[in-house]
Amino acid sequence: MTTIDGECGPILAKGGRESGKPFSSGGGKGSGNGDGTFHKRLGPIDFDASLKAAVKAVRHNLAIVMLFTVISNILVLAIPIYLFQISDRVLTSRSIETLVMLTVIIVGAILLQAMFDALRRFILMRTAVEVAANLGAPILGAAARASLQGSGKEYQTLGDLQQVRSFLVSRTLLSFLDAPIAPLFVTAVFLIHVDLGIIVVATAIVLLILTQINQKLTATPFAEANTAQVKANLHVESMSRNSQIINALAMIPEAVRIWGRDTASSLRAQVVAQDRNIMMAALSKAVRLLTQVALLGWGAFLSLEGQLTGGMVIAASIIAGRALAPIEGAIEGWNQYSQARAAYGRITALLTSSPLAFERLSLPKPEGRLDVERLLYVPQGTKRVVLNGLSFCLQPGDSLAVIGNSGAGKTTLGKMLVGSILPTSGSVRLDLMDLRNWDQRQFGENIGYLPQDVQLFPGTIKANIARMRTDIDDEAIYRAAVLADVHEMIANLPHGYETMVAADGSPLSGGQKQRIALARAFFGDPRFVVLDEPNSNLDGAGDAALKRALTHAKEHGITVVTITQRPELLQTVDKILLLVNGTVALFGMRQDVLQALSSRGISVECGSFGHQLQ
Ligand SMILES: Nc1ncnc2c1ncn2[C@@H]1O[C@H](COP(=O)(O)OP(=O)(O)OP(=O)(O)O)[C@@H](O)[C@H]1O
Repeated sequence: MTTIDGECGPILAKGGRESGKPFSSGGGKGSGNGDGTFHKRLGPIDFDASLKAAVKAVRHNLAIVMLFTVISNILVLAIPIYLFQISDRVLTSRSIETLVMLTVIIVGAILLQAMFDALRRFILMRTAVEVAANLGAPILGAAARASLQGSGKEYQTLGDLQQVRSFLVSRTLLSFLDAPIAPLFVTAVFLIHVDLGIIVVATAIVLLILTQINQKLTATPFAEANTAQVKANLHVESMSRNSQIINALAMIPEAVRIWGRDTASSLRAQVVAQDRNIMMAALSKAVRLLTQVALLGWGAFLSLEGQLTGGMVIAASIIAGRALAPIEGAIEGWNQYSQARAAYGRITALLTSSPLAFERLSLPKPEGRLDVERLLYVPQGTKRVVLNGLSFCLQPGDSLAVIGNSGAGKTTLGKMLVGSILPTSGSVRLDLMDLRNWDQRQFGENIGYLPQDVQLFPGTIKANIARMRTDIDDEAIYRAAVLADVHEMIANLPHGYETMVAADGSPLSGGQKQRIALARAFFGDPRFVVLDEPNSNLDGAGDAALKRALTHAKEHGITVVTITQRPELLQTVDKILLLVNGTVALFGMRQDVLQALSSRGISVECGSFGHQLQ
């Protein structure tokens, strides 16, 4: 059985932990210098192995459960046999001894049956836990990667795991397990009398037909209910992310209405599906009760004819009930089964198609050469050309400012340079290797990115700078803070590096958040850094610190691309790229581009110049 380890993720599990240790002082190892653990290669994540381990655990445990199910079902036969013996033997022979003996046997059989029934439930519960332990972390890892190209829906696959888990401990699965034993009970009824056997078989066929009809009637509304529920859940997530703006702008009624609309359509579809489900379940129950009537009635007629005894009739009725119960259980639980099956399908699709699972060649630490070739970007599902045939190249240690009017495509280019969106065609290469072919972990550890919309993770400042890693030295964090020129600012906070940051970034100001995120971008001695409007929230002191940070980066030979609307930063860069409507209008050494701009009558001396670059 799997050991449930809360810290064991798909990434850490492969090797991060053996070298892992909490933040410690000194040591000198750490990020970036190639001798620390930071750039240790982790290799592809074997999602297939996790999936196989989970399936193997389920198969193995189900085999044991099946054995207990057979034993438990055979022991259930003790009751009809007891009845049969009492009415046909004890009542006729009037033997107390026989009655006592039969009762002792039946009590033993019932206790054993209860024990085996409990055992199979224990095993199923542990199987469900094992599946969750094996697949939870891989699913979250694969979902995080897949959400890059998707809509965030991929995270709902964790809900799918919950669904599979619930199915594994459900009555429906027990009914499915009981079903293969049903022929044994049917045979027993046939042995009592062929006519009664035929009644049971006919009922089983009717119940199976009802199952099929039930499946057809409920599949569509249940699927609709599920889709609407997923939308409602996504909306709640976005509400929790934007709770401040929702409150500040008094948008609660609107936000709740959108959620209510999706929830209502989910509930409406569920009502339709459940109505049909309940109707079919009632119908199948009626069929089963009518079967009992038919069995008892025809049995009574046969006993009047002298072909059966009363005990045999009652025993046949009980055994028939056992034979038909799994079919009825399957009808009632069919929806749960089909949802669990669909959920499992989504889990396998996510895990088997994850790019994290594919082996990539481990490359030497990059130097920071960047080649952008004929980049074209047309967002999926649109005809809008956001980037059109962009080409440029940077040498290691170069610093470039990307300028352009609002909507020119600067942020999109920045995201593409760090691989967070993929081009429609063309390529971005770091040290000659296309970003798509870099080992994702190795690439991420060698680059830095400060997004336009800065978000910090709930945790301490040092954990945020260290990108939530726990296996690095404090020195690496300090070096990143010094490189980004934020050490002094952090030192002035009441708890310094230990200051806890909430999900909304409090207690830090917008500028402080931006500066911590700058340190995060410089963590791990990256060779290539993209900063998207790094001074949008900074004051004079912050601006000066940012300039010093860019100078430090230059001294360390880091290739830096800075997206900016403000002229101050242009003084610190080697090259400038002017983006106009997704194409390169100017690219070259700073002085040349500035001259070209001033010859067009564009001044970049003071204030924001974006509006002049139309
Ligand atoms: N996924 C997308 N679907 C449709 N349009 C998109 C998508 N991504 C970007 N765009 C469009 O591409 C254009 C460029 O966007 P981008 O955010 O890159 O501009 P920007 O130059 O960074 O602007 P700003 O300076 O205002 O941040 C915008 O008009 C935007 O609407």
